[in-house]
Amino acid sequence: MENSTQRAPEWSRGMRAFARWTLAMLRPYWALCLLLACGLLLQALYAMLLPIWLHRLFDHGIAPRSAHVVGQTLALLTGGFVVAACAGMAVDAGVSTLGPRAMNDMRQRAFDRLLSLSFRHLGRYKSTTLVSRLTSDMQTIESATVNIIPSMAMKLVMALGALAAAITLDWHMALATVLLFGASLWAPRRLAQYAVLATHARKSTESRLTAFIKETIQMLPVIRTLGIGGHRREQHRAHLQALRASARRHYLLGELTGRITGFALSGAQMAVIGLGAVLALRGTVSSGVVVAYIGLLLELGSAANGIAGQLSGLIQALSCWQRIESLLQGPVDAVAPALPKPLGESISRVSLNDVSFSYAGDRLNLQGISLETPLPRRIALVGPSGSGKSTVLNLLSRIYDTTSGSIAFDGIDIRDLDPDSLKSAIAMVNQDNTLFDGSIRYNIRLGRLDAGDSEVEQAARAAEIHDFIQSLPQGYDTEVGEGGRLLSGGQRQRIVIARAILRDPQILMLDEATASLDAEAAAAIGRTLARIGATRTVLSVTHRLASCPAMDLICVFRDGSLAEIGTHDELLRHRGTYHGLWEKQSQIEIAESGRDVDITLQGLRRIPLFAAAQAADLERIQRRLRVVEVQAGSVLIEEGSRSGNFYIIARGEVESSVRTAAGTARVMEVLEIGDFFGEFALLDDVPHPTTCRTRLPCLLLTISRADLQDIASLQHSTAEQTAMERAIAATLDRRLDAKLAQALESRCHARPGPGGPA
Ligand SMILES: Nc1ncnc2c1ncn2[C@@H]1O[C@H](COP(=O)(O)OP(=O)(O)OP(=O)(O)O)[C@@H](O)[C@H]1O
Repeated sequence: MENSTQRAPEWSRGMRAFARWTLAMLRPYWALCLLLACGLLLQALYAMLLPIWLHRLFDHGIAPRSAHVVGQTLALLTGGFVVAACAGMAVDAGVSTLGPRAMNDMRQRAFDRLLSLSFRHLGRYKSTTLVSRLTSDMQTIESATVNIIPSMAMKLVMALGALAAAITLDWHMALATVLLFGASLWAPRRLAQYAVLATHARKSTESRLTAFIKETIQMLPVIRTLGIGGHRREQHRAHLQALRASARRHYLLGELTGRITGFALSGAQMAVIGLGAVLALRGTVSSGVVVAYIGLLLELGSAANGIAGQLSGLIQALSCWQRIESLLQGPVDAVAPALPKPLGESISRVSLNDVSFSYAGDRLNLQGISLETPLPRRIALVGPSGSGKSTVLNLLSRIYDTTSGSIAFDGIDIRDLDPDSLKSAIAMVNQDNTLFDGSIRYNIRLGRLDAGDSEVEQAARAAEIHDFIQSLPQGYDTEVGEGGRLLSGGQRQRIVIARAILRDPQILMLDEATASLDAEAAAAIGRTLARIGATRTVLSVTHRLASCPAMDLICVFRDGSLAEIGTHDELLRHRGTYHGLWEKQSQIEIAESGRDVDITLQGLRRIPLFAAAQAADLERIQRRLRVVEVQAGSVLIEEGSRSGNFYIIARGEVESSVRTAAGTARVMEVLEIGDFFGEFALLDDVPHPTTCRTRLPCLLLTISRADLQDIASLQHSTAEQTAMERAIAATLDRRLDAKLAQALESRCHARPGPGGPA
């Protein structure tokens, strides 16, 4: 209740703003609006004259039996009806021309704005919400502009006309009409407010259901792989229940409001007719006046009912408009400067001066990054997941602006640069190789819209995809399907690379460009990218350090800061984060084919579990390790399971998560190249504490529990098992929260080995 009363003034303020917006939207079409207003006025005039003519027909024509007056009045009635009908049709034609035109202006403005809105602002909305703002919300406003507003305006003018006629017929009855009709419309106003709130609630429930269905369609392969169809079905049922409840309330309150208003208006009509009858009996008014009044009351009743009935539609349009406005009024990132400076033909220097950045404004995702380097150079950005590498690329390409500090190319702040010249100097290839719906040619040409067909083909040749395209029956005109689903991941990525090559960028940004591909495609595309990058500045975000020794500069990020910077040799000498990562990864070698993987004995010894193993046993482990390739999203170990393999990551990422009390998964750690998991395979009767799921396509070295337990120095005598549990606990201590590791520690203490508990 409080809610609805608080909202009332908001509505009236909003309604005034909506009216101002509607007028502004109609301004370019003022001539058409003028014609519409004339049409409406003619209809209102007819509504006003009708009862007066009826009164004349009865009192001055039929009663005194004057054929002349009857004939004249009937002619007036017919003529008036024809004029009003023609005006009505003209209004309909005008509105159906004006509404869609004005709405298309609004749609275009909204779309233009969407293209430049800040990602930070857009990130607050779900994609389904954004789509519904620009489609179904627009549709609601269009239907209000085409149907509701003109019809309400007409009803209002006709009601005012009828009221004016009422006053000229008899002021007593006119006063009674105003009071009673006013009261009838005022009485159910609270109910109407609830009805409107129920409409809002229903819309929200509907948009949640739409988002859920869209997510289900997108995630269908994952849902089937995980076998969680039943779970999703239950969630869908819950959404439907919520929808049923909100729809019931919406219909009930809407119908009730209409019905109560209808009853009240009918009562008011009866009361005024009753008053007219009494006045006629007393001789105060003629029977002609009463007859005229009956027509007039029917007119007024239908107008008032119509206005009341359409009010909820208008308020719904208002709420849609407010939602669209709050989306479009958001900030714009990378605003073009007033006097943009062009970027030189060859950029010779880039500098980041104490750059900090926050996506959401609550915490800094990058802080105090300072760096200056001549170009062209090949620069690697490395560091753990979430350390800020991609964010640096986002800032350099001005997808976002820095929160503080500045970035400059050749000493010019990128905020002062011409955004177009900056964009054309940069091309980005990242993991996402989703294509636009259209032909292969169209997708490549998006790199430079004025490129000719031969340039498109040249770029495809450089991206090593030309032969494949030529082998297709439709060649470059082959449609790629929604998102490019008719092509493989590797083919899509090569098209994205061809698009980047077509730009001939001074700076090529590679953000884990091959991470989402299978091992073989990744290796082949990696070679193509190395060739393309050899002649220009390359900024490459990578988790695999194998390419780093060939780089001119390596920037190591940690927790949003630039932790180390230097060449491969310098960083190894420094023995810091990079050295640690290199130590972890350099023991694992992926063959050029991308499929075969080797790990050195030293690499195995690095794993705490095997630290104490004898050399011969390490060799046996090495021999028994198998290479497996796993797609993104595969569950390798389920929380609570008591079996499973031991894995070492050669490529890709694996997340380790635990189920929370609420049933959701909490990610404990992201495991990267050189990391390992599945240690619990070695322990008896200990359920695995986490679920391990691949985040990216992975290449893994794996050994089974049976194979591991078969190996002499890992065989579990009580003492050895205890030692192993300690080693595992030490690893877990690093990975999981203290609680879990403590539980394991207490197991070790409870089982005394020969040396007693440590
Ligand atoms: N669009 C976004 N909105 C909010 N936070 C974000 C967004 N993108 C990244 N972040 C956060 O910013 C931080 C840095 O992310 P960034 O993607 O730059 O890391 P990264 O080092 O490239 O990681 P990865 O190697 O996993 O790609 C992370 O904490 C991440 O959660």
